Amino acid sequence: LCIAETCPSCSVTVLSEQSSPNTTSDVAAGMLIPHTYPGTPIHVQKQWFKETFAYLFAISNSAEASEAGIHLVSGWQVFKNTPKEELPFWSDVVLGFRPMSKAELQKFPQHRFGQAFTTLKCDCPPYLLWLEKRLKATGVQMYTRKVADLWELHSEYNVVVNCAGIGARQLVGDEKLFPIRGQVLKVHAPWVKNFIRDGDGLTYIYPGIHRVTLGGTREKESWSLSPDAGTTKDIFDRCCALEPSLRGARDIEVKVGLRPSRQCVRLQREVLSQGGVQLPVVHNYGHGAGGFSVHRGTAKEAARLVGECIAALQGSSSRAKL
Ligand SMILES: Cc1cc2nc3c(=O)[nH]c(=O)nc-3n(C[C@H](O)[C@H](O)[C@H](O)COP(=O)(O)OP(=O)(O)OC[C@H]3O[C@@H](n4cnc5c(N)ncnc54)[C@H](O)[C@@H]3O)c2cc1C
Ligand SMILES: O=C(O)CCC(=O)C(=O)O
Repeated sequence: LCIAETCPSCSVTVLSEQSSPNTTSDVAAGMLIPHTYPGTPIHVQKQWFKETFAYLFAISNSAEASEAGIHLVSGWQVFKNTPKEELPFWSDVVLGFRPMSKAELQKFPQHRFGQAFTTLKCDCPPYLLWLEKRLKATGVQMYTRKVADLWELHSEYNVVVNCAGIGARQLVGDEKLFPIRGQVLKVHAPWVKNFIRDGDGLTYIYPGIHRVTLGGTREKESWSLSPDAGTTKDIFDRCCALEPSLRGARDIEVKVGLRPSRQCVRLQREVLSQGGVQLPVVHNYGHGAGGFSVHRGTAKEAARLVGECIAALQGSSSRAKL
């Protein structure tokens, strides 16, 4: 969508093996709480987060908000012990970030420190369906197709953008990309209005417009997409310890996704070359546990790189004509 918007003369086609509701993005809670990528400078990650926050904030403040599934949500991140870093790098991007008061902390007798703030949440699938609708309105073609090798695309397209998530491990043989399995529950508990996140990042309660997401797990190198019943009970008990009213939650749905994890997002241009033929590629995958938090910022950079590929192609065709 970002490419179609920034380069209206491009004709864009989306090829995907799976689409909503069968992608990792459909499993996510969709909260804007960044995860740190150790291999990317903090100021770059902060810029990605800021751009994403500003983009979604504008949607949340428009008539589109409910259809797009974007809303502001306030709540608390609580810690059993005071963290080393009391001010995360994103504290001045979210709204109203402040330490919790003693009175607020009384809600969490097991925790000694906490941060209160307001952030944004994307509800999925609605947000993905809204993006799809906008893609179609811009004239983008969408096809269901598994790509086995990027080279199969060279005769049909001038530039290929690789946003394959965990699928990039096989598609481009990236061994630095690995899954971190996450199991979550989506429940009906409309009385839960505030988010609660344990600072260890394992247990969280994220209310959406229709369902509340309860999490979670982080299982490195596990490729299993099957829900585990013992894990479901464990997640539910952990969440009830933070928010006892969840014992009354109904319609528990269990979801599993594989976070496409890497030291850093792979956001770069590459020119593939075979038998004198070149294929410009822009990679944009490896967003790990924070894909929603930085999606617009990384998409903008990917679109800029596509612009560079087009300029290079135009340069080489005019040189060829000379
Ligand atoms: C349990 C859980 C909770 C999460 N919660 C949050 C959260 O609250 N906030 C947050 O910021 N992030 C969260 N995340 C992380 C987030 O979900 C991911 O970072 C994000 O979804 C990755 O998006 P993606 O588009 O790269 O991958 P995907 O959503 O997996 O999309 C990849 C697409 O590429 C297609 N594809 C792959 N290989 C091929 C191929 N060879 N040929 C054709 N198509 C292919 C797939 O079919 C799919 O359509 C969570 C993740 C999990 C698992
Ligand atoms: O970490 C969080 O709190 C948001 C959820 C998430 O990003 C995850 O489970 O990967």
